[in-house]
Amino acid sequence: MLLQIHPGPNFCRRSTIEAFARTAATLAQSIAEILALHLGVKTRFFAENCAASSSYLRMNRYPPCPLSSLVYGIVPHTDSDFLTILHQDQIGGLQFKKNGSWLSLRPNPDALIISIGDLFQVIFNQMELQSDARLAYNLSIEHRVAAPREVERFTVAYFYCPSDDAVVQSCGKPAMYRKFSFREYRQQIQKDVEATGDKVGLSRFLI
Ligand SMILES: O=C(O)CCC(=O)C(=O)O
Ligand SMILES: [Fe+2]
Repeated sequence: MLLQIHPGPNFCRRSTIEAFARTAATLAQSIAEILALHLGVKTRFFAENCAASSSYLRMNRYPPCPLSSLVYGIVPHTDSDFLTILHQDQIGGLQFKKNGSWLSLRPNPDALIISIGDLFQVIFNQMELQSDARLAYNLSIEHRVAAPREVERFTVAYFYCPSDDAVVQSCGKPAMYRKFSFREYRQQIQKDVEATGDKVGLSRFLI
């Protein structure tokens, strides 16, 4: 059902958006629980802390831009959530940073893009830290969107987030990040964006 929804002007019907959000919520919780199982984190953490009302959906519209080589559709960033589920049309433009280079993701009509956000990186860090600290820091992968040149592009992103009071902490010791509430994380981002124009993000919480 999820993949029969086509992002674009016709997506904007309330019942369609709600159906997408419900399906994405169920999928996000299942994926989070599977990842948590591998880390020894209590799987019920997600059911208890990520109510449907704390996650959100964003519909992105990228109009064609004659100066596409000079501007971004979305500037480089990481997502400030546990997981992002992205449904995109066939135009393309999403790029991920890998080993310092930007790689384009070829659209696939049969696939959703699921990426790990900042909060899962905090939970994960301990396990990854033991084998490769640099990899641990990069789990929440930096991405950006190239502006389309000729054809409008639409995407729908579901951001799987906890409630403001939920406390996020690394599993295992020593923790790489100090524990923080999601409210604290969002407020720090807002402060940093206002002061510097940049999110800064997890490095603020490194121990
Ligand atoms: O539209 C896309 O391809 C990505 C959107 C995105 O990264 C975001 O909304 O955070
Ligand atoms: Fe993003």
